[in-house]
Amino acid sequence: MLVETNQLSFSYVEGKPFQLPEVQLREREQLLILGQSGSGKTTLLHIIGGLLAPKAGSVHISGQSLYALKGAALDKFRGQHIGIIFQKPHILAPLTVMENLQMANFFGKRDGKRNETLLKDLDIWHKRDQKVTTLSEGEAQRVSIARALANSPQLILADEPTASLDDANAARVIALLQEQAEKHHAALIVVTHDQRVKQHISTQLEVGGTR
Ligand SMILES: Nc1ncnc2c1ncn2[C@@H]1O[C@H](COP(=O)(O)OP(=O)(O)OP(=O)(O)O)[C@@H](O)[C@H]1O
Repeated sequence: MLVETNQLSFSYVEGKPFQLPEVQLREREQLLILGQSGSGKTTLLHIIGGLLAPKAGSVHISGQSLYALKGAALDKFRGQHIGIIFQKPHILAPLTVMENLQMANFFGKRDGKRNETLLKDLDIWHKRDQKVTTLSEGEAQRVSIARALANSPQLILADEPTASLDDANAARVIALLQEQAEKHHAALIVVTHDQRVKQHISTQLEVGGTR
């Protein structure tokens, strides 16, 4: 099993604790996590991604208990095994497109030999020396995807990747994520409230049980 969670719960300091559903994912599988706004989708994705320690429960990635790792060891594990596409792009504005990928390579201690192919596949190779502030929203999002894939992760996590896109671009971005995951033998988890994504990823999990 690539991802295995067990009895996860979380509480923000001010809020009530909430339980999160079990996630089990094999190598190369794709999973869609659905749920209304505020149901805990981003929280669950951040816990699986090693960014937010749960209050109780565990996450195993390829048999490694994620939160048994601390500090630099957790950062390195995350950098090497997990690629995250955030809801709000976290690309670094003062850097160029290529430098954003090299930064990911640096933190994951990887050589970046895939960077050129990735930028070509995502049709932003010609923008590699431009600062990300000069890019369109769609281009910046493709940089986020390229950066998430730059260290050949086994697991790709995408948070609301289609939220601000029209139908044609939403379909394109989902297809791109699926293609890249398949090409690089990675598993993919997409979190969304966007019903349009349902038709593309057949294995689905509901957070919050409100629907
Ligand atoms: N930093 C925080 N401090 C306090 N409460 C928070 C914080 N972040 C999220 N919450 C609360 O925790 C709950 C789950 O939030 P989360 O962001 O995981 O939901 P979501 O399903 O991803 O929502 P959306 O689709 O709107 O992004 C919500 O009730 C939210 O208000």
